[in-house]
Amino acid sequence: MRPLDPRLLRHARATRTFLVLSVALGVALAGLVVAQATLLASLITSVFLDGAAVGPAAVAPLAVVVLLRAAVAWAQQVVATRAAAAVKRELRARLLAHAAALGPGRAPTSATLATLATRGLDALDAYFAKYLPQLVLAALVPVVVLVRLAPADLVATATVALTLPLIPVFMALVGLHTESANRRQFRLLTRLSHHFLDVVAGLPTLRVFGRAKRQAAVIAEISAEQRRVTMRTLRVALLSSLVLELLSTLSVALVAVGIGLRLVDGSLGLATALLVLILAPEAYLPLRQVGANYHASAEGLAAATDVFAILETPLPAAARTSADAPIRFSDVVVAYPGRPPLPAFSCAVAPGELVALTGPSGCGKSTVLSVLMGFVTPTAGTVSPLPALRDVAWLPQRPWLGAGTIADNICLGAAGRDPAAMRSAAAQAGALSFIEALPDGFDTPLGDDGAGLSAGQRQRIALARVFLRDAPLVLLDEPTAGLDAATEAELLAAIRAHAAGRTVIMAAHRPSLVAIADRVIALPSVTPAPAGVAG
Ligand SMILES: Nc1ncnc2c1ncn2[C@@H]1O[C@H](COP(=O)(O)OP(=O)(O)OP(=O)(O)O)[C@@H](O)[C@H]1O
Repeated sequence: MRPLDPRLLRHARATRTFLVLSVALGVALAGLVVAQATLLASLITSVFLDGAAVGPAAVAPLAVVVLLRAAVAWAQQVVATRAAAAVKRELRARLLAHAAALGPGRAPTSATLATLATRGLDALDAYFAKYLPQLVLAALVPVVVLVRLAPADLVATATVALTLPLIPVFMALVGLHTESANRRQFRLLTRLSHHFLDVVAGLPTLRVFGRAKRQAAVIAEISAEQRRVTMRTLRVALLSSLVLELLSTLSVALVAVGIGLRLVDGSLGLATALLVLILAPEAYLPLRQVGANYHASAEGLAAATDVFAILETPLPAAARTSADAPIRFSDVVVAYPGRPPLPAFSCAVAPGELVALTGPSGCGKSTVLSVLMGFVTPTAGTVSPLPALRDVAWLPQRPWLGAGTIADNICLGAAGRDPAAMRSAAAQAGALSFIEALPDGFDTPLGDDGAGLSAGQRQRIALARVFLRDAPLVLLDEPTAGLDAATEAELLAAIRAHAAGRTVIMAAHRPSLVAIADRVIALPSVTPAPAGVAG
């Protein structure tokens, strides 16, 4: 793990301002450290050797420096905390925008995104508030201290200069070990979140089939593993702090012994000896702090590294729609990971056509629609032109409804909210009568994924959403699934009417749905892999 990942500067601009401010405050702090030591050494010397009185005039400069040092340290904390908040805000916004632009198939799963955007990025607080300011000080303070010590005492300067590099060397050795431990800890946390979300979503099914207790045991196992890895990481953190403390204490002791011996034989003055004794620990302090705070910040950096990997995943090629050009699939082959490739597919859909894609279950009808929306990238062949998503209205096989009102869900893809247009779209989709029968009508709140409606009602709301969105390309995946014959007949007429002046591509099983199409495109069926041949 690099102490400062350059990608942080690239993806979170707030880091740059923070670093500039940190360096300015660090320079001020280093100057104040040296001033404080110099003033303190000369005050003690004048009191002990010259018998000077400790009056307000003698102590005032020292008091001012101490107060200034406290003010700079406070400013550092404020700047760091604000920077952490700004960087997290920036990275979260970019992460979510990029994941949305990547679309399904390319973006990470929702559990990974949720863990990264919340707990993962929150761990950057420690990195900004504790680690980075100390890193800046670690680069500045030792240099300033050595420059001040050199003219006063060369032997002590040489001792400090020779022992200082040992701390970063040990830190690097410890860091090599910590990085993998932290990545493992974060991976386990993500797995735990994945599993937990899955289990909560499937709890009714798991309970009915008597597997709920087993899942609780699996979650307990993963949690225990995560606890073990966390404890291991903490052990390394505590041990490495001990090593660094020991190293710097021994180094300061080495300087102190040299000073003591030379004080005794009279080759060193008290003022110089005091200056060296006060300044030497200050040279080691920021390096020790960097080491101590490294572990607290490593989790945030591990999460940030994952965020950068997502941000650097290239977006699919910019799509364009030309409403008057046919959409051509030329020898398109899709191979899902771990599955045999689907048979090559070629066809052309003319503008204004209503086309039904048919074929046995699993032959790739939904996949053709996903390829068209850029959610799935073919391993061979081309689709041209790939439509821009703003020109597409889509009814997936399992329509998604969000937590919100029925009106929110119908108007999801519409440019504005026109109550008359919404009612008419609901009427076209055969949804108006059941919506109006609800006490709150269009303002009825729905739970997650449309909870509170039957499957057929959900289907009709999703269809109303498609009708309301005035898109030139309409993709429908089994639009009449789950509906009774009378409702289906109404919807077929509505789809036919909506298709006027639009290109409509439907994945269709039911003969009644196939019957309304201008043209039927039968997909090649998948031939089973010969026995013994892995997919
Ligand atoms: N995300 C995925 N990962 C792996 N395999 C997938 C994925 N999505 C689809 N498949 C596989 O690709 C094949 C085609 O799936 P697809 O959903 O396109 O078929 P379909 O013709 O729409 O089926 P149905 O009529 O049952 O809806 C199936 O064998 C399926 O298992």
